Amino acid sequence: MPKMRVYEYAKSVNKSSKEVVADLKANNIAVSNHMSVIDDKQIKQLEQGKTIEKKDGTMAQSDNQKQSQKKTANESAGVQKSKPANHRQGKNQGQQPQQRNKKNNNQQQKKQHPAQARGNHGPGKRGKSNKNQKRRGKEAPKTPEKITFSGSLSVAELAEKLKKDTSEIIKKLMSLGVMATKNEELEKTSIELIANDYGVTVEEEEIVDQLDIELYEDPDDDPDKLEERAPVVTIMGHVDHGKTTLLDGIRKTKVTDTEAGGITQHIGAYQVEENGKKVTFLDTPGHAAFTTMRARGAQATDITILVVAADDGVMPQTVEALNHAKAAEVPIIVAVNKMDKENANPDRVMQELTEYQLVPEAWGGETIFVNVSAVKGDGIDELLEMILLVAEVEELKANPAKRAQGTVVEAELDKGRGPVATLLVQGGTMNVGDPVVVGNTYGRVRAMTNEVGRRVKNAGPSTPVEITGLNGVPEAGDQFLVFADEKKAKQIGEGRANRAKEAERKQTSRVSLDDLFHQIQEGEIKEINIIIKADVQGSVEAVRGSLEKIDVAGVKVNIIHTGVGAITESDVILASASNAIVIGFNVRPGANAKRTAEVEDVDIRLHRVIYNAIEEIEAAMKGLLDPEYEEKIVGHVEVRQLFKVSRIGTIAGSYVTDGKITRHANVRVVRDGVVVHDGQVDALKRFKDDVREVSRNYECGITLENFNDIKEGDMLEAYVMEEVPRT
Ligand SMILES: Nc1nc2c(ncn2[C@@H]2O[C@H](COP(=O)(O)OP(=O)(O)OP(=O)(O)O)[C@@H](O)[C@H]2O)c(=O)[nH]1
Repeated sequence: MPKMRVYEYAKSVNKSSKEVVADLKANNIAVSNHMSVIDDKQIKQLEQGKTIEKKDGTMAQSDNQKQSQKKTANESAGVQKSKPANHRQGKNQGQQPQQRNKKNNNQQQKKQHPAQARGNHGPGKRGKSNKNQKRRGKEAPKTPEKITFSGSLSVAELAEKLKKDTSEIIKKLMSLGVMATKNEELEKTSIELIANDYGVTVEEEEIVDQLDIELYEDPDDDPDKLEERAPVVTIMGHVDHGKTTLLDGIRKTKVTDTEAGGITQHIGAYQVEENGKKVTFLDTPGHAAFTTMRARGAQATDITILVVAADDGVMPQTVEALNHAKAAEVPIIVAVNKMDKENANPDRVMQELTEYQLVPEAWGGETIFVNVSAVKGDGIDELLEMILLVAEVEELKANPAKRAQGTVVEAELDKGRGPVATLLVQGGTMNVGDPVVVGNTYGRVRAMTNEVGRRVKNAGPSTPVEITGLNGVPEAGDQFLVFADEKKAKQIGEGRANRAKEAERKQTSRVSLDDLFHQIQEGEIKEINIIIKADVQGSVEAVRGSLEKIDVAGVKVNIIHTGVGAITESDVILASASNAIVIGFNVRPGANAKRTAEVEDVDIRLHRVIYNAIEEIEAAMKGLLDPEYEEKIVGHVEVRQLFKVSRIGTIAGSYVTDGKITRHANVRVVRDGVVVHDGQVDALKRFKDDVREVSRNYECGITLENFNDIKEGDMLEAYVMEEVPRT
């Protein structure tokens, strides 16, 4: 038998690559991942080993043993899992496999939806609630000590919370002069009256946080309920390298539902089928769109296809795109496009990408490269196969048997249909009629259609659907969650909308050099993400080299992207998503970048001297950045009469001509247009009383600190120093 790769062997024996890698390891055969090459001797060894294992072990195993074996297999498979995460090159380069594995496992957890990640701890929690249920079953309902509610409660809901009959509550309400049916909504005061009557305290929950809490506290993501789901893929690359053509090519050849009547319409995502397995494509070409979604908290993409034209090679936006994918810790598959062109040079593409740690398998690396021609359709099958291969190793799973949750891909206001949103279901199953909160909007799913405009009744994990029925237009990257009842969805949707308005008024806090020290001290950050743009590559390298050496209080500088040229909007969006600071060296931000930086509150620092750039970051990390102050004149005072008091000194009997003077103001003494003293107020009095301030057209007595030589006719200019945001 010739040599073959692990995944090829896995295919031939109808097993997953993961299982085979685990088996190989169990038989002491050194492999690192599904791409490793094994020879016939090793295969024989594996097959013999397995036979022995089957004979000796499996039949006699107890459930517990099986469980623990399964766990070990999973653990060792985890090592493999991190490998196509060789796609998570960048930071992990140069680490030992074990370290990398640990890191990737962490990343894996980070990547998961919080609810999914928590699924691992599920059994513990479930055990507890089962116990509670049993206990409840045995004992008579006991009046609780405390109940919580948000907004309002119906009479029946209140009765249930208090563990009383609804009729009892209705009677109680009647005795209080309130005539109510069981569905009547009760306001806070009535709820409190009734509850307090039973000695129960009432707490009103913050509605606004509930969506996030619900997402996080979802108890349904039991590992046993998780099922394989389709990978979600985003295509990125340089302008004109063929992203749109490739997406269209895949759509044309692979969209399954092409029956007559289904007009292929442009929705933001679609699904295709390859060898009976589905792949979901997000049609948001451009890394800015991808990162905008990520900036809004959405991690919708599982795999990135980096399109590079074989006749053009790696271009600036190719590098930007791969840095965006790396920052999001998403595996990358390189599609070398335009292979039909005469001057296509795939080797050059491979060579150039090696500089960015994307080393092709053919050269001993771990990045999958596929040659394609988007116009001819060549290589599309292989590309899809590779996507499925990476997906298999990533073990993408979700629980379809729960209320749906996911991300908005795009949304708009349609003249006829009202708000229309393309949603990517990431967990659970969405049904027509479901009450849903989408970002800051809510509603009931009125109609649901797939990528060819066909009506569907439900949509499971990784399925994109277009829905109508919302009360407003959400934004791409918004999260959505289905609720059990419409009332709750409405409450939460409204709460979120209010909170969003409130947040708009307040500024979001991002990393800025001004509060960096504070954030470091609070332990809020351990790494400072920085983007460097400079006029020439040499400066980029110089700034990068010096910054990477800074280590203050164990906080490291992490350069996430560099480039030559002006600071672009895409740089700012990446900074916003990664909470990074942008350093511009001899370059300025363009108008769009400037505007976006203001909206997104991204700190851009411009320098002309490398040393200053380094010093500023270092100073900020050490908390040595001097605050900037601006003088603000608050008023003018005329000295009209002097009173000499031996114990105190000279008191200036004065008159406030404009503005005001305050006890803590600084004062400039101006005599005949010349400043003769600049100092502080010592005491400020109205008659005998000390006062904090005196306004225009009032008289007052003033003494100055360390200055006695005051004269009648002097003009006092009162001013304060106000700290201003650094620019
Ligand atoms: N010969 C050849 N031309 C291609 C191929 N793929 C795309 N093109 C052409 O390259 C040009 C750009 O393709 P697009 O798909 O628009 O590229 P894009 O990356 O989506 O471009 P932007 O949306 O502007 O970023 C078009 O004229 C395509 O017809 C290919 O495989 N072979």
